[in-house]
This record gives sequence, C-alpha cells and structure tokens, in this order.
Amino acid sequence: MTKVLIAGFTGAMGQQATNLVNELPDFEVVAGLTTPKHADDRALLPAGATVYTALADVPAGVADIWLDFTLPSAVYENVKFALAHGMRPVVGTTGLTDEQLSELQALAKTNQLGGLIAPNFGMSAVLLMKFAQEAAKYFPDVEIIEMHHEDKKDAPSGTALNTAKLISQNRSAHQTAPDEHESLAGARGGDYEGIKLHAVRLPGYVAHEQVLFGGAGEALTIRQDSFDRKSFMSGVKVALEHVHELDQLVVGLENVL
Ligand SMILES: NC(=O)C1=CN([C@@H]2O[C@H](COP(=O)(O)OP(=O)(O)OC[C@H]3O[C@@H](n4cnc5c(N)ncnc54)[C@H](OP(=O)(O)O)[C@@H]3O)[C@@H](O)[C@H]2O)C=CC1
Ligand SMILES: O=C(O)C1=N[C@H](C(=O)O)C[C@H](O)C1
Repeated sequence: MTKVLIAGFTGAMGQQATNLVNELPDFEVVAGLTTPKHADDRALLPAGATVYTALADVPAGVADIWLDFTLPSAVYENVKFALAHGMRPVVGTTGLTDEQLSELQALAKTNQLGGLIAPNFGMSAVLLMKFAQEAAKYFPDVEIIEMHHEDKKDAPSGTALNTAKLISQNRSAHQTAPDEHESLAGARGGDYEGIKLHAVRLPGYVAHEQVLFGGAGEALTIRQDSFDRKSFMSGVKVALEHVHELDQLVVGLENVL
C-alpha cells in the first residue's frame, strides 16, 4: 500500500483528490494537512487518517507521497518539508517562482527523491501546451487569455505562465508597436518575455485557456476547457502511480505519460 498525505485536503481540489485516493486499491490516505481554521473538518478524511494543522507537527516519513493542493503562499515551504522528510511530492499547487523551483530541485537531488510538479493535471491543458509550443515555431505573434472561477487567488494561472514559458522556447523575438500606449493601466495584460497574458475571473467558470496566434491574413486559436474539477483526476492518478519512477523533481505531467 502506498501511503499518501494530502496537503490542502479541505479545499476544492483537496477534496477531489481525497475521493480519488480513497478509490484506488493500492493507495491509502494516511494524513491530511490543513490550516487551524479547519481543525474540526476531520470528517473530510477517511477514518484512521491523521489531521495536522501545522507543518512542524507532521512526522518524517508519515507518507510515501505528499500530494499538494494548497495555496501559492504555502507550496514552497510544504514541498521543502516533504523533500527534507522523505516524502515524494506530487504538486498541483501553482505559484512557485523560478528561484524556488531551482532550490527545490537541488534539494530533491541532494535527498535523492524524485517528484512531480504539474501546472495542470488535465489532458486538454497538457495537449494545449504541447500544440501551442509547436505552433509558436510558425506563428511568433501570440497572446494568452486564461479564464477561471472567481475564487482563484493567483494570476496569471500556473498553466498560462507555463504555456508562455514553453512558447518562448520556440519563438523568435517579436515586438508589438513600439509606440503602443495604455490609456488604462493594465489594458494590454501581463508580459512574459513579450507574450501578453490576460486573466479573467468570473463566477460560472472553472478553468479555461485560449492561445491566440496571428499571422498575415490568418489566425490560429487553441483552446481548452475544464468544466469540472474531476477533469484533473486522471492526471493525478497517473502521477501517483508513476512518481516513484522519477529520480528528479520534474515539471509537467508529460513526464509521466
Ligand atoms: N495542477 C492542477 O491541475 C490544478 C491546480 N490547482 C491549484 O491547486 C491549488 C488549490 O486550488 P483549490 O483547491 O481550488 O483551492 P482552495 O482554496 O479551495 O483550497 C486550498 C486549501 O488549502 C488550505 N491551505 C492553505 N494553506 C495551507 C497550508 N499551509 N497547509 C495546508 N493547507 C493549506 C486552505 O485552507 P484555508 O481555507 O484556511 O485557506 C484550503 O482548504 C491552487 O494553487 C490552484 O491553482 C487547481 C486545480 C487544478
Ligand atoms: O486554480 C485553479 O482552479 C486552477 N489552477 C491551475 C492553474 O493555475 O493553472 C490549473 C487549472 O487552471 C485550475
């Protein structure tokens, strides 16, 4: 039996992940980590699992896998703790900076523990990123629009930022009109190496992304939609099943597909 700790089990994704792990015959939820505000929410975990409300209380090696769906403000310390205490991280939480990621990868190497960070566990998003990276070779003019539910804390989404990073690896430099002027600050969106990112937050939405490419007299739009958080669970399952094969801390579900 592979033992799993779910960090953020009290959240929208944490609850989906708890239900998933409960249904997998070879995996067991042994513990959950949340904030003190949720100390009475132990019924969200299976009977027998231990609830922790402080990172420092989690015993070393309590689980084989640390599955993280918390907050951008918590993920770095959580993953550092998991790696330092013998647990392989499988991370859906967004918001790690490039510097934090490099540090965690070095720690994983020192401790000889592999792990996976997936900006998006949904197959439609994984394919969107792959197709967008390919299209960028032929269409250097590109902008990204991501649309999410109104409770999302971070912007741009981890998926949109990762899409921009992948595109920039394949894209020749491009510049919009040098005399462009924003009469309303922010109108042109965020900027990642010249790629504009636009974030929409609205009730009714779950998680969606469009990558728009423009060329001479033509355009290409690649779009993905996650209508339900269940869409992420097949990717989480694959990650749980394959993380023990990894000897480094890697980014992207494609590493285990
Ligand atoms: N990779 C992917 O495919 C996906 C990634 N995500 C990402 O997953 C993350 C979680 O999303 P979602 O479930 O919607 O968010 P929620 O806000 O619904 O859930 C987060 C939960 O984590 C708890 N939490 C906060 N800090 C800590 C901590 N230090 N330790 C343990 N638990 C903590 C929160 O408690 P409290 O209520 O007290 O804040 C809350 O219960 C986000 O970063 C989101 O972008 C989401 C969907 C798919
Ligand atoms: O917060 C969310 O909901 C999501 N977060 C991830 C992100 O920031 O890309 C993945 C997906 O978009 C859902």
